[in-house]
Amino acid sequence: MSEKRTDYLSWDEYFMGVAMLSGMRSKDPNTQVGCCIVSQDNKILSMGYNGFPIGCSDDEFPWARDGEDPLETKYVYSTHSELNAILNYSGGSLAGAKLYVSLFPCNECAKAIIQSGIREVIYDCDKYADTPSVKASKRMMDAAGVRYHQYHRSNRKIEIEL
Ligand SMILES: Nc1nc(=O)n([C@H]2C[C@H](O)[C@@H](COP(=O)(O)O)O2)cc1CO
Ligand SMILES: [Zn+2]
Repeated sequence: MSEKRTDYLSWDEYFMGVAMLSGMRSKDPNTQVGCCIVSQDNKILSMGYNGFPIGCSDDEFPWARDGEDPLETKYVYSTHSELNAILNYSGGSLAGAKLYVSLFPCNECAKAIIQSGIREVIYDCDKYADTPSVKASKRMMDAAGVRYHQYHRSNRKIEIEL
């Protein structure tokens, strides 16, 4: 008799995998971030990646990280993956949801996460942990009771032929 597969994706692999796949849509040459918001009963509610707002052309707005003129850097224009995922949701309330993201949320996204009622953040990379932005983010999420923990990598490699 044929048994059920045992090597299927875990929920965490599935949702972080979807977040990372979403990040592959990003045009940012330096950091691509992807996000997947999931209900308490493991249904995907929304996804997002970092990029410029609708109407702000990827070919006309700047992707530079630094420069004399802040208006010629990406930072004043890019919408983070987490905010995009929150704003992309059109189904009503995100109260009680979980958010998977490939990079720890900044302070501005933490505000949106808290205010939208998301209760748990599962992140992969935390490369900006030493910045005021991420420290403020953790302080706010701690105060608001939003739990956060790092994704445990399974190191499984997935190859998809498209
Ligand atoms: N949590 C995050 N989600 C994001 O979508 N981003 C975006 C903003 C920029 O487009 C890019 C960071 O660029 P860089 O400073 O590593 O070259 O990633 C950044 C963070 C970091 O807090
Ligand atoms: Zn952010």
